[in-house]
Amino acid sequence: MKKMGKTLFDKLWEKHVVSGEEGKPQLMYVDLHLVHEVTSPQAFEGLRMNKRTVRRPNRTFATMDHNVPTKDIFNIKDQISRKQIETLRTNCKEFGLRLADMGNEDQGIVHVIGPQLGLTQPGQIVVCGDSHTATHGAFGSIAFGIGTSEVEHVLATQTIWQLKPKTMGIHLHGELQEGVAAKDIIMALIAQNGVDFGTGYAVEFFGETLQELSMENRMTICNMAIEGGAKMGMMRPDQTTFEYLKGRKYAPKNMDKAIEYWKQFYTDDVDDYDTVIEFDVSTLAPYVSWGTNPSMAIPVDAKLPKITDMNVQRAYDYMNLKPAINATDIPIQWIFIGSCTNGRLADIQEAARIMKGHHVAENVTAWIVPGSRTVKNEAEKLGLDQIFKDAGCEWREPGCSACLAMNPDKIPAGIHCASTTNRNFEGRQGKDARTHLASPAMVAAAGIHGHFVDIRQKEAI
Ligand SMILES: CC(C)[C@H](C(=O)O)[C@@H](O)C(=O)O
Ligand code: SF4
Repeated sequence: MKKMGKTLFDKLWEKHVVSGEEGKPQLMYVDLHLVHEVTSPQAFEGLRMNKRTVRRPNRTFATMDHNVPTKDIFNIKDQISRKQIETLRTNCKEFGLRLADMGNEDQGIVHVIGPQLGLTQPGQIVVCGDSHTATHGAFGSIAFGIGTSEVEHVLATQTIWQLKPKTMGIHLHGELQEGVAAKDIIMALIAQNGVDFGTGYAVEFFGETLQELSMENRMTICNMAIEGGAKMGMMRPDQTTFEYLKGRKYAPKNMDKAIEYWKQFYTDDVDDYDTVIEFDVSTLAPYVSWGTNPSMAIPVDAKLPKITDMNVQRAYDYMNLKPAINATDIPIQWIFIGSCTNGRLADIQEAARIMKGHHVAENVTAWIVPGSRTVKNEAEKLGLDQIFKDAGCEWREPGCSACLAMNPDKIPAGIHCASTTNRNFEGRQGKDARTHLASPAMVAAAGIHGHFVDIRQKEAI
């Protein structure tokens, strides 16, 4: 079919081109630059060396997340971690940038606080030196991760060079069964299409299913677009988006005017995408990962797959698992609930709903790590911390925590950890730790039982 109209992505792109022609890298204006301590030190150093300033301090917002200890937050023992945190603090002061420092009410995982503060808005280009920047695309923006030299470029110029990618539409249709979450949609998509189906594409999720999903759920899906190879995942902004943003700290004061502007951002026709994937969510079961990349995942009522190549063999060796066992027989000794994939209030509430009145299995250690201080405070106001503590879980301070082992929160070697995060690579959660990705409710239920259960069956919980 011939393209008659424009996609959401095309419209967003057009609005941001500063110079250059299609087919070659174009200079794009950046509306929001989020900064964290890991990928920014050399960028600031570069500015200093070249005697440059930050071009738009009011379009830049920094926070600390990866290195933050989630127990004793002001006591960072690791030298490198402490240095990164202190360096960001000094840099923000020197260059006049807003910083949500440790202990500050706005501090948290960069992809949790951007939306929470209303910094992330429809119609923007959002960048950050972090691959999961795709999360912000849930608001109808082009959002993608950049490298440290690009961080320096954006700080200095508020622009970035980009080659326009092709567009892929993912049509989500059907209704989710009870017990099946947004996390399962994206895990299933990756399991069925591989870790690189989105490579070279700007992916837009669209369709009836999305209209029913909350912003939190939408963010979970866009967050993991990168695990399917797409640098960016996005969704059309709608009433749910506008309602979410109303009243947030940095949301526009004149919402009516803003909404009028935002409403122009949608795809005209399905034929306008370069390629389309149809995806029926109504038959999906909850998914769990068994291997060492996010595509090595299966429905919870399935058996682990055959060994088809060396990668599969290697994954089995690392995970100490075998083909043909039931997914529900994977032993779980640790659970982790948190991260920019599933560390928002709605995720914590979902886990608490399952955990309420239960206790984690005797051999299970459980860490609950809110994605931001605000999430933590709000959860405590609802008494969720007490539900977790009564269930034998640790209720910790906000940060990236055991999503990746860059702080004291590490999963011990050999331990199987059910985790609400997005990556299950070798060593991701600690040396020789074994990660199993799943939704918040599935992880909570696995903690109670010491193995995965199919939460669609009421008696399973
Ligand atoms: C440390 C950072 C650069 C990294 C990323 O880019 O995603 C991290 O957040 C991750 O999740 O692996
Ligand atoms: S929570 Fe995990 S995935 Fe998200 S930014 Fe932190 S380390 Fe990366």
